[in-house]
Amino acid sequence: MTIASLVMQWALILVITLSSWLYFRRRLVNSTLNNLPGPPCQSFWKGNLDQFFNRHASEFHKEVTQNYGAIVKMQGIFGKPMLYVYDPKALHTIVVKQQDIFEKAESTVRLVTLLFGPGVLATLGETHRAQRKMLNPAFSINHMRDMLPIFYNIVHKLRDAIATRVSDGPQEVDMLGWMGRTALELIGQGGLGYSFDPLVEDKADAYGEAIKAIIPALITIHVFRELLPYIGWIGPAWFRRRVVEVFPNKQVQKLKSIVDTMATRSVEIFEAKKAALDQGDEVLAQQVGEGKDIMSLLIRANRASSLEDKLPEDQLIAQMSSLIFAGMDTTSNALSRTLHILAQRPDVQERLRDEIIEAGHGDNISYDELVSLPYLDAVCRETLRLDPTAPLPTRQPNKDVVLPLSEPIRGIDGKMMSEILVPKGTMVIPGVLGSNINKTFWGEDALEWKPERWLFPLPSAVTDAPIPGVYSPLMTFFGGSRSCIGFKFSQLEMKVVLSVFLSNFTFELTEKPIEWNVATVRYPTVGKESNVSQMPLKVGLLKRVRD
Ligand code: HEM
Repeated sequence: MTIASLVMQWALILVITLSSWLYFRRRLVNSTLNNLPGPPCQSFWKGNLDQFFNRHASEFHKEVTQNYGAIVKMQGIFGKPMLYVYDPKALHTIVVKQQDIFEKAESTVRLVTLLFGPGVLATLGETHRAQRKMLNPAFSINHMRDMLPIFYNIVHKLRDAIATRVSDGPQEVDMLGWMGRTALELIGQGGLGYSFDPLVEDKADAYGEAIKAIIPALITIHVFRELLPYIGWIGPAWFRRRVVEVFPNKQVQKLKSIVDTMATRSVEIFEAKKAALDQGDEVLAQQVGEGKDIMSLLIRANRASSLEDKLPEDQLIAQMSSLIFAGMDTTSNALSRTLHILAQRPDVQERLRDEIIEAGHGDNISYDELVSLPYLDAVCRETLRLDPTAPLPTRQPNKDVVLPLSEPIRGIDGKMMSEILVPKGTMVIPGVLGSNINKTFWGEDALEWKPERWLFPLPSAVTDAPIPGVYSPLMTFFGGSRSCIGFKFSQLEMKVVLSVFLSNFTFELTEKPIEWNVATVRYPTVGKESNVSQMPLKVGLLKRVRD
């Protein structure tokens, strides 16, 4: 036996002994959590992690949300307890009341800071509050109204691009690809006052491509990714940079180049924007976004604010990549899911088309009318209820904390519990899907896609429950001070795209099976095994408009 294999054997024995000790210690110390019901785990090492954070986990998520009550215990690495919570009072505590305790995990914050800088996705506490205060007015209804013409302009280009491709008869079109390009252009023009993609020819923009490449790049460096957040602890910035520069791994170098591109391009766009603002309204009106984009508003608001409210420039610049990253895949996948359902349900597609055409052929329907079309709103809400696009937010209490429950629950030992002590560092998953499909509130048909439910008053059990979602009563856009800042922006995008599309095109399924995968942002593939995110639909020109 060589020395190397001897060392390996001893290392293995050490790891097994240590992990067994950790496992049994956790089982004894966290007795309250261990008394909670939950699914059995598949692996001694990884607990339920692979079952839950797996792209094919849809069925497991249903099991977790339906079979164990509103607070479910699962296990993470080496038996570390992990909670899935959709009891409304407990959710309210996590998301609103004690949100300073239930923060994002430190490792997540470090990783997001490395990628985008100190923007709204990465900061905590007072810095985060100050950024939200400055950003909120740019996402107000009044500002959404101003942005509507920009949205129509982009979506009409999209309509023309697709119309050219299907002019000779219905064709298979990858609608996810087009929704991705459109969402990037909408957040580009509406958010940054910058055009990534004129939607005319297939021309890639380096900044847009860099942001699209982040998730695939992070997946390929799975192991190093765990180390990335800790790079921040090693020595001064120049040293850390040098370590990354000489790191002998192609994928790490790719991520470095992505981060560099985002950093360089966001600074260039920011400087150009400041220069245009300095030259006054006339110059600004000639720019993409006409000076009405979110970044122009933010720079103006920052200049006008008092010294103590002013944000440093690096924080303003960091908002740019943060907003594009947060706003692009989410809306494009939500729109794709809606189109997929409409292709499965021609009856709903027809009824929705009638409502839209009656309101004005999807060509520049006014803001007030568009946002209040009842069936369009019902279709969007029902899709986002049953298929929340970002179903996996996680939190980690930064100290031991008591989680009160709306209803007492029975522990495994038969005793009733009306609150749970959650130890510092426990991974807590606020149950976005669990809350949206809770049969106690929504009724026995909670798992069915029924847009009609939104055309009547919702059950009082739903409206009376303290569900803390900003898109009430749904948790899809989260809640509290870390709720999705872009939810009105995203709703407007969805409604503009759907109104223009349904008054111009028909959508049908193809022979290819579409599978929806679980991820930070859910995405479709053709079949279960494919790694390529796409969603082919058969798209045709709508005859009754064209004839
Ligand atoms: C269907 C579309 C969308 C869905 C389902 C969605 C969902 C969410 C969720 C669940 C969170 C909370 C995540 C967490 O804290 O762990 C969030 C945060 C956020 N979203 Fe969205 N989002 C969507 C579209 C957008 C758009 C279009 C934008 C930008 C224009 C945007 C910007 C943000 C930002 C900046 C945050 C971080 C807020 C903070 O931490 O203060 N989102 N979103």
